[in-house]
Amino acid sequence: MAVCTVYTTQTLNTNCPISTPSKTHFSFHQKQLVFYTTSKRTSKRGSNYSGSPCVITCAAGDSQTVVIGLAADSGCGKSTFMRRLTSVFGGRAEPPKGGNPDSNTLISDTTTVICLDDYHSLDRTGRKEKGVTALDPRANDFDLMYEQVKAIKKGIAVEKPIYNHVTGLLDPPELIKPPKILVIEGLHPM
Ligand SMILES: Nc1ncnc2c1ncn2[C@@H]1O[C@H](COP(=O)(O)OP(=O)(O)OP(=O)(O)O)[C@@H](O)[C@H]1O
Ligand SMILES: O=C(CO)[C@H](O)[C@H](O)COP(=O)(O)O
Repeated sequence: MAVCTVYTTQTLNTNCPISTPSKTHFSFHQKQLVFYTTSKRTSKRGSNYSGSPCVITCAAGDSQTVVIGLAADSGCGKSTFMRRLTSVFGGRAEPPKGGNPDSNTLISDTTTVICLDDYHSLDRTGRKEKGVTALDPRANDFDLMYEQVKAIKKGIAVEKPIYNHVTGLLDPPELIKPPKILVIEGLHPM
């Protein structure tokens, strides 16, 4: 799995002063996913800096899907952050058209965001009966999650299960086709 880590510009290049970007861009260049900014920068000494833009790259093989993992506890703002990020990547993120209205998946032009809650192996009642929380490995099918993310990365579509947050039940699966960028967000993406 290729995990795209966002470093500070200082971490990447100590000659590159920290800035508040006026615009953030995103493109595919050769085999890399590239984030870069085009703002004028102000150096620590206050003078304007207009050197090469700071570039953050994430490599993937030919036609492979770049996988970004976003880990955080429930209610931390993962979905909100991902909606913002997918809009930077291009296009509005929406649930799969004509699919389960309670799907947790968001699809935009380049990006598919899947919620790892969909890999709960126990529904709400099952967790209650067993006395485990959604964080517990016994409540999640990590093997299926691993196999499906690996398959998508290889360009193979998968039938991903759906955990329905409205009913607390495990719904029939939905088809996930390999996107350019796959974001896996949830409690245990790493
Ligand atoms: N940066 C923020 N500052 C303040 N509130 C925020 C911020 N980001 C998200 N929220 C609010 O926090 C709540 C939870 O956000 P969100 O649904 O994105 O979290 P989540 O991590 O995806 O949750 P869950 O794990 O339950 O799906 C929402 O009401 C949202 O509006
Ligand atoms: O969002 C969550 C974890 O990321 C939920 O806490 C988890 O999926 C349990 O679901 P529910 O609240 O429907 O019982």
